[in-house]
Amino acid sequence: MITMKDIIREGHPILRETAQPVAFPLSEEDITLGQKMLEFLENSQDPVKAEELALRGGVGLAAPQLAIPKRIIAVLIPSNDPEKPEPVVREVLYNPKIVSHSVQEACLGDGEGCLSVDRDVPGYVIRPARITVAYTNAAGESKKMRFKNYSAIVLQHEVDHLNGIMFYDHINTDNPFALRPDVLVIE
Ligand SMILES: Cc1nc(NNC(=O)[C@H](CC2CCCC2)CN(O)CO)c(F)c(N2CCN3CCOC[C@@H]3C2)n1
Ligand code: NI
Repeated sequence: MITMKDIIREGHPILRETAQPVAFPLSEEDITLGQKMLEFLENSQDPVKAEELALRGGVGLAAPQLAIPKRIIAVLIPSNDPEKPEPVVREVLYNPKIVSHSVQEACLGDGEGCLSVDRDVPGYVIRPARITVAYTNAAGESKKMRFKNYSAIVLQHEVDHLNGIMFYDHINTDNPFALRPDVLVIE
């Protein structure tokens, strides 16, 4: 299974590469990889397993973070409604592409972090608040899914990894917490 030792850290060249699209039909290898990426996220969100395996919590993971320059991401966004325990998003996306986005922007109030970055980089990472992503799922079906707010931020962080972009590339170096009035701050 995937653990922190499999995740490359900033400075590794693959994190700055553009990842390659995967071919269809998906190979067993690419299907298995997607499943293992989701399993990592599930383990990382399980307090007992995360402790046992010394995993940092994660809601998303991109194949380049495993030194695999392929356009594959996994996202596991837990529900925050105890009435509905089902995850908001639990998906492996092959060749994801942001096909449209809102003018309105948003950012996480706590800023962003990254499993490939072993340091805090303070500042707002301002991104479109709503996006539409076209992708292929593990069954080989073409999908189009809309994301907003927290989920949209997570998806964009992961798609950035496929294009060699790190979250801190977006932070305003002059004033990391500069905010235009219409930017939605997500707590
Ligand atoms: C926001 C958050 N980021 C966590 N980590 N960073 C990541 O996921 C990186 C990707 C995220 C960083 C900002 C946007 C995308 C990984 N990245 O580098 C992949 O490219 C968390 F772990 C986390 N949560 C909230 C939900 N909680 C449920 C219970 O388990 C703990 C978990 C903690 N929220
Ligand atoms: Ni990351």
